[in-house]
Amino acid sequence: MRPTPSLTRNITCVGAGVIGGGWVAHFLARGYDVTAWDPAPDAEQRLRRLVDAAWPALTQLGPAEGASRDRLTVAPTLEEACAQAHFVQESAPEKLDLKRDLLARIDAATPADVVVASSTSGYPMTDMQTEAANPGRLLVGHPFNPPYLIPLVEVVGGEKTDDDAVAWASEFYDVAGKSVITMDRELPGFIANRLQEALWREALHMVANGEATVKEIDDSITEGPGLRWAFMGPCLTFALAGGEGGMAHMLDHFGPSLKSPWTRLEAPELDRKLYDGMVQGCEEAADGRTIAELVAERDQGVIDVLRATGRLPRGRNGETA
Ligand SMILES: NC(=O)C1=CN([C@@H]2O[C@H](COP(=O)(O)OP(=O)(O)OC[C@H]3O[C@@H](n4cnc5c(N)ncnc54)[C@H](O)[C@@H]3O)[C@@H](O)[C@H]2O)C=CC1
Ligand SMILES: C[N+](C)(C)CC(=O)CC(=O)[O-]
Repeated sequence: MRPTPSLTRNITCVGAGVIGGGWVAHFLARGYDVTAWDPAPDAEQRLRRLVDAAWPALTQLGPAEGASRDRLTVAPTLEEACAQAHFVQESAPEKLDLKRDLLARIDAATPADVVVASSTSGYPMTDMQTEAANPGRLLVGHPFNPPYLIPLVEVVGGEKTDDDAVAWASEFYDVAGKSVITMDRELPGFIANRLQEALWREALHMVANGEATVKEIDDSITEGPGLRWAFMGPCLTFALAGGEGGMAHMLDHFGPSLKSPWTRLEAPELDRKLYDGMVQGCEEAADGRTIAELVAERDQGVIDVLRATGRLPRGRNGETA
C-alpha cells in the first residue's frame, strides 16, 4: 500500500554506488529507515565508506531528529530489500537493458502501489518501463551529485505512469527535503542535464581543438558565470545584461551574436586523445588532491554557497523561517 508522503518511513535504495550511496546518506540524515541492495561483492563496505564520508557534511547541516547511520540495513537479495518498502529509489548503472530488467524485478518484489523512482540521468521512463507488470508506479526521480547536498530532483513519468504516482513522488521528495521540478512531459536529458550537456560538449570541443585547457575551462565557470548561477539562473542573469532595458534590450543588443559561429553543439568524437587529454587535465587541475579530498572540498563549497544564499534545505541548521 502507498503511505501518505509524510508517513513514509522505509526507503529502499537499489544500487549503492556514487548516486545510490548518496541517496542512502540523504535519507538516513533525514531520519528514514533505509534498506539498500547492490549485487557487487564489496558493495556494503563501499556504501558504508561513502555514508561515513558524507556524514561530517550532513552533521554540519544538522541531521533530523533520530537520524542515525545505524538505521541502514544492507539486504542480501533484491526481494528482501523491497519487501517492506514504502518507496524505492533505483540507482543502478546507466544501461537500458539492465534498467528495464531491474525495474521489472523491483516491481515484482515491491508491495502494491508503492512508488518506484529511477535515478537515470537520461533515459525516458517510457523506454524503461516496458517489462514491468505495473508500469503505472514507475517514474524518474533524477538527482544531482551529491544527492545528500544538491536539492534538485527532476520528476517525470513515462507514457504508462499514473499521474497520481508522479504527484505522490513530487510531494514525497518535498517532504524529504528535496527541491522538486515536476515535468509534464519527457524531455531528452530532462532540463538540467540538457543544459549541462551543452556546456560539456563545448568544453570537450575546446579541449579537443587545443583551444583551452581543462583548468581554463573550469576557472572560466568558477570565477565567472558559475558564481551567478548558484543563486540566479542563466535567463535572469542575462536579463540583467540588458541593464534597465532587461531581457528585451539584451535580445536587441546581443541577439545578432546568436548567428555568430560560437557554438559547436554536435558532440565531438570521444577518441583516445581527447579522453586522455581530459583525464590528464583533471589530474593537473586536482594538483595532488585525492578524490576524497575533492569530495570534502566540494561538499563544503556547496554548504557555504547554500548558507551564504539563505537556501539551506528545510530542517537544517541555520535555517531561516
Ligand atoms: N554519477 C552521477 O553524477 C549521476 C548519476 N545518475 C544516475 O544514477 C545511476 C547510478 O549511477 P552512479 O551511481 O554514478 O553509478 P555507479 O557505477 O557509481 O554505481 C552503480 C552501482 O550499481 C550497482 N549495480 C550493478 N549492477 C546492478 C544491478 N543489476 N542492480 C542493482 N545495482 C547494480 C553497482 O555495483 C554499483 O554499486 C545511473 O542511472 C546514473 O545515470 C544520476 C545523477 C548523477
Ligand atoms: C554526469 N551526469 C550526466 C550523470 C550528471 C547528472 O546526471 C547530474 C549531475 O549530478 O550533474
